[in-house]
Amino acid sequence: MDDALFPVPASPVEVAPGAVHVPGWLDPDEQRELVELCRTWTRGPGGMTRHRTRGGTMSVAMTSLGWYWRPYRYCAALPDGSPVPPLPPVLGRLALRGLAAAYGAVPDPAPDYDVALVNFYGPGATMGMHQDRDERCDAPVVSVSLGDACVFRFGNTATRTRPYTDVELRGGDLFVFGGPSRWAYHGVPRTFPGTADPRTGLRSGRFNITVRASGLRRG
Ligand SMILES: O=C(O)CCC(=O)C(=O)O
Ligand SMILES: [Fe+2]
Repeated sequence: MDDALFPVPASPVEVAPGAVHVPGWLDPDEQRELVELCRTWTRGPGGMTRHRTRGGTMSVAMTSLGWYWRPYRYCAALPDGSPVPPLPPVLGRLALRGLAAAYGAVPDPAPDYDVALVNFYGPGATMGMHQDRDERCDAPVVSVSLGDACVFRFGNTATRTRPYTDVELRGGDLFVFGGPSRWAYHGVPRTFPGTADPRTGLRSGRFNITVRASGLRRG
């Protein structure tokens, strides 16, 4: 069935306690706007970097917003020494909307989302199992996917191996992990090149935006 003619309302699926997948969260227009913003951000002062980590050079190219992430900490300055501009407000709003969609409500007080990592996956790019643990705050991580579909592997807080659940994330999907799942291992073992919806302006590749609360204070 053509889902452009019969839009399926997004309904949340709990993958693990506190980890919620909302398929089809953003419509193609919103996805296109975010794709354009991602392109602008990746051309910005922080650029796009394939960081060198303990596991080798990442196949994913990354831009950070709000704080500059490099393995394994957040920095208030870019590599050239200039201060990192604050998180674009559109991403703070997106994150709170994501919490409402995933959990049915925004906690009070709302988390102070101040950092986002924008990842680009070209053909063959993957991300190994890891925890998002450079934050000093247990606010949920809000993840939005654009472009090609992928396998998102969502595991447990104790090991980078089983038990885990493989979820297919497509462009426009939301995934939020907080509460008991906030420190769970997760990764992207593969993407499906050529599956992006051309209406979103991304013909190949996958962007993923994760919005986080660093729990850090600026200078
Ligand atoms: O690309 C994804 O869906 C996950 C990205 C991720 O885990 C991260 O940026 O820490
Ligand atoms: Fe992560």
